Amino acid sequence: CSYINEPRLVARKFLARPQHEGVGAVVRRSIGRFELKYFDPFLVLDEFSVTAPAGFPDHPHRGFETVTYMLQGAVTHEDFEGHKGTIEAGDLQWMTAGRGIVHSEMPAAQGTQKGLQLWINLASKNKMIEPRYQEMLSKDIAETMVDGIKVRVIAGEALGVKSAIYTRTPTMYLDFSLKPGAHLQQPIPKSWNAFVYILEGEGVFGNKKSQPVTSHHILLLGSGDGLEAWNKSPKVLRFILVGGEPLGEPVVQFGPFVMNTQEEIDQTIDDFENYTNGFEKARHWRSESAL
Ligand SMILES: Nc1ccc(F)c(C(=O)c2c[nH]c3ncc(Cl)cc23)c1F
Ligand SMILES: [Fe+3]
Repeated sequence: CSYINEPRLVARKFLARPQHEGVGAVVRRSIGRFELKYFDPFLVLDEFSVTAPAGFPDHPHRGFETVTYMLQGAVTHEDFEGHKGTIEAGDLQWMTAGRGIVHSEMPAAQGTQKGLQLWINLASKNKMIEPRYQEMLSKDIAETMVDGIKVRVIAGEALGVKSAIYTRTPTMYLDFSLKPGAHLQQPIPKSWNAFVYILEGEGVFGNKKSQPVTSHHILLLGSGDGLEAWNKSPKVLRFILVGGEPLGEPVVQFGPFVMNTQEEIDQTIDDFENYTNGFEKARHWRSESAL
């Protein structure tokens, strides 16, 4: 008997199409596009593809978190505090920008670097906290295999395995690979918003009679206490299941600044231009990658 009492059905489906971002980089933006500006608490989901010398040179963030999960190649990030690191395929960087970060994110290998970047909003009480990083190497990410289902637990818990990542905005972020014929039942807290983003292959989600969905599609899930998914194809199905507790607060966004009121955005722009309230070190810092 299934322990999902009220399976979530697919409420909306979008194909994420390539668009330009950064300097010469390409992203397939699903959350954050015109038709899906905000899916509380998520602001952006980018499936990025970048080949040197293109990249994401020096830019700021305030008021939210960025979660970068590498799928292929490597990206070096360096920030105005002197933090520098490289994440390779399978590695994760969970960056809490809080009151302010200025950093660059550039290709660190030959060829095309691919990955996902998710932007998670912070509650107003957390928007001005000190920045912090949680970085995990691929080998340290909790992973297990059950009945033809492999899961890498980026955040939250699945198939009896828990992530070590602390999620200030309560979030689950699960990377599933289903072998042909596998059937997944994954609980999701009823009050959370949740979506699926397909990376490889094709899968059936929600209603087992519905049409298979292919890569680069995002599926917004309706209400319920969990997700059911089936791989009825002869190839591996890989997708991420992401869920988060809605914040229910106003969102005022100006590019990489996300606050709750226009006044706070005006103040943020002033802070960034005058190097105050957390942007002090932006005055003299330039990344090594700055051309
Ligand atoms: N112009 C602009 C403005 C603000 C940004 F945050 C960015 C930016 O850095 C990214 C936006 N999508 C991303 N996907 C992956 C990676 Cl590694 C970086 C980004 C950017 F490019
Ligand atoms: Fe960034």
